[in-house]
Amino acid sequence: MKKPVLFIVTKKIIVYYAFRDKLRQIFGNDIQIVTNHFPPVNLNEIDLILSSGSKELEMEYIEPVRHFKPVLIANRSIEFSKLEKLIELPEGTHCLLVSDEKHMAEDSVELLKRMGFDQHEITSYSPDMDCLPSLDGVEVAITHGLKELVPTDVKKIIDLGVRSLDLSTIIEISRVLQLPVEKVPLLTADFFRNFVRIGKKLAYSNHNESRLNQHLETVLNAVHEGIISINTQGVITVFNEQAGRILGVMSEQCINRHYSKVISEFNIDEILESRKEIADQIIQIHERQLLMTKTPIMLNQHFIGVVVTFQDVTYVQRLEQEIRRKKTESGLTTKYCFEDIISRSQEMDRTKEIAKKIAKSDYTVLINGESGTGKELFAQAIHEYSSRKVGPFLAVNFAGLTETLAESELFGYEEGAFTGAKRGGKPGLFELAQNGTIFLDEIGDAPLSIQASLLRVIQERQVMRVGGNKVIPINVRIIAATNKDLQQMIAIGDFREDLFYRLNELPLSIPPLRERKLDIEILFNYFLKEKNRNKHLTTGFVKAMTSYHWPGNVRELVGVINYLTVTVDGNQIGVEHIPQRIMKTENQEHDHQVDKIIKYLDGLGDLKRYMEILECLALYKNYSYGIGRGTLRSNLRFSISDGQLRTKLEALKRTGCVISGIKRQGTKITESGLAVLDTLNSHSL
Ligand SMILES: Nc1ncnc2c1ncn2[C@@H]1O[C@H](COP(=O)(O)OP(=O)(O)OP(=O)(O)O)[C@@H](O)[C@H]1O
Repeated sequence: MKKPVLFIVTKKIIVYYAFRDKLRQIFGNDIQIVTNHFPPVNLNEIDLILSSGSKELEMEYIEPVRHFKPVLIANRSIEFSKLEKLIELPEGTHCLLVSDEKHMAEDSVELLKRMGFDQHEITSYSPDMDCLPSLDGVEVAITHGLKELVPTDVKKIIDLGVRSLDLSTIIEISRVLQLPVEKVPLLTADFFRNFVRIGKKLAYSNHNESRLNQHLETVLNAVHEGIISINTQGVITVFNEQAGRILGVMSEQCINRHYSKVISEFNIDEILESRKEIADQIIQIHERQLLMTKTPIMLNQHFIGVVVTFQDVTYVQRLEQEIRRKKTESGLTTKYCFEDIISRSQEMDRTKEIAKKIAKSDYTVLINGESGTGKELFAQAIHEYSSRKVGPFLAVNFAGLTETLAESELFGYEEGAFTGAKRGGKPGLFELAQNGTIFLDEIGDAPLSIQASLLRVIQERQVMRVGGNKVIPINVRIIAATNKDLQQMIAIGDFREDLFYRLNELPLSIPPLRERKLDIEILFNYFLKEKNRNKHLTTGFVKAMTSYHWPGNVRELVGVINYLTVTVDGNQIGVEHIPQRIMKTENQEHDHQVDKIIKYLDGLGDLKRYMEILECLALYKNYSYGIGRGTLRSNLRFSISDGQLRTKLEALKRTGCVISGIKRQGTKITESGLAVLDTLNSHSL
């Protein structure tokens, strides 16, 4: 069987080695690893790209394949065992954090500050900075394996070692490449052991004890594992926030209490007696599975207590089942595929053909079409036809979604992010759609602030939960849909232009039912059959329904069928059965619509020119792919530049008088366009 191929892109080869070693430790030889450091790399063969996040390499390696191959930006962990060197520095030491890229240096400064090293003055430094910081007063350089970049003036260097991959990235790799995750806990165990080692050193060092404890507390609370320390009397001395979260208790209520009152299930007696480490035990507490390591603490050969580190691995263990369950139970699977899109018209055949091509790429799609034309149906069919079909499909509708609701729905939230936030937080739709597709329906209704967040997610391919500080890499295909004219919304400042271009990488336009009249009869027959009604449609009925303008498109048609199945007794459906509402509005509305278009075109000036363009297009109305602008220009009786013609065609497209395909297909007049032309002719301009 072919092994999945991972392409690791890093700027420095030592970072590649650090990533590779960690991955070998977890996945052994189940995975083939290639890198930019050892060319050639066959880009067609790779299954996933793992990037260290270097902006410099992005253009060269990531951009060309971004839309065809999934990309993960590595989240990097920090080596706890190396941190003690930092703690030993006197307060207020001026440090320089040296990295090979500006944003990486800034990231590392930020991380160290978050971990509580904020009593030092830490300045970021990288050779690619436009303006290098002054080295006055700098005493120490801190680096992650890049000593050679430290300016020679700085004599003392603390090398924290190359930052390797963190757990979330490793889990993500196993998900995308469908590798077994059972070895992941080993990594966690390693991490715990290092943590315990540094914890011990910090807690019992002879240095300024209160400062160290303060540090320890910050570090303890910054990790995602539960950590509990118990002294020889069985009294809990350390109980970090995460331990409280996992066990559902308040940390403050546990400290200074005997462990048997709080964590009797942990079986601490055993280790208090044996004084031997018990590593990687899986224990079940309530509904959760915990992976636990209990380590005796020895100081100068004296036994002084036990440190228990644990993590909720229910998530890791049930990952696969969980996704499958979610997919089937909460409607994350798609109901429709291309075969379910009923049509007979050339317009729809063309649209389906384009959509199938779209499905085979990974670009973002923007579906445009009137309400009820089947935009969601197409989105589902594209997902089903794509390589992501095994992944989830999630839909979110922005109509009527408030700003706060939209934010927490899309990005999720952490526990305590706001009043009423669910215990344990909640993953957002982007997280749940991992490796699948997210459908952003009625995107034109998204509030501007959400548009900004969406743009960020699309560009950075990562999300952060509301109230959280962890960046979650995402691999999700985005399909957006709208029935609004987004370009007009951009003009009045209601829609972000940059977001529009990001979404509109592959535009797909679904023609309204009135422009594919051939589909009307077949849709009637299809839905009647689906409802087990074997009824015959008279020619008169079909004719009337074909000339109706269907403002609500297929959804409206389904409504008419529901009405007919209830009201018609016999086997035949005729004109007399057509709902009054439709009979009455048909002619009036149609005229009204045509008048509206004419008024609009008149408002733009040059109505005569528009009429001539329509006349010319009408000559080619039977050409299935329409005609190109060049042909059109040479057939017009007035001279017009290509740019001006394009603007005029855009306006005609907005009114529904013409349609044009993507790529090289030309422009074609629609039924509405012909009706407008008819009316204009009868007004004999
Ligand atoms: N070609 C088709 N064949 C079969 N069913 C269709 C077709 N087009 C639309 N439908 C049905 O019509 C209804 C409306 O479709 P859908 O929800 O996909 O439209 P939409 O364009 O997303 O609407 P809105 O803009 O209001 O969200 C659904 O019940 C869908 O199954």
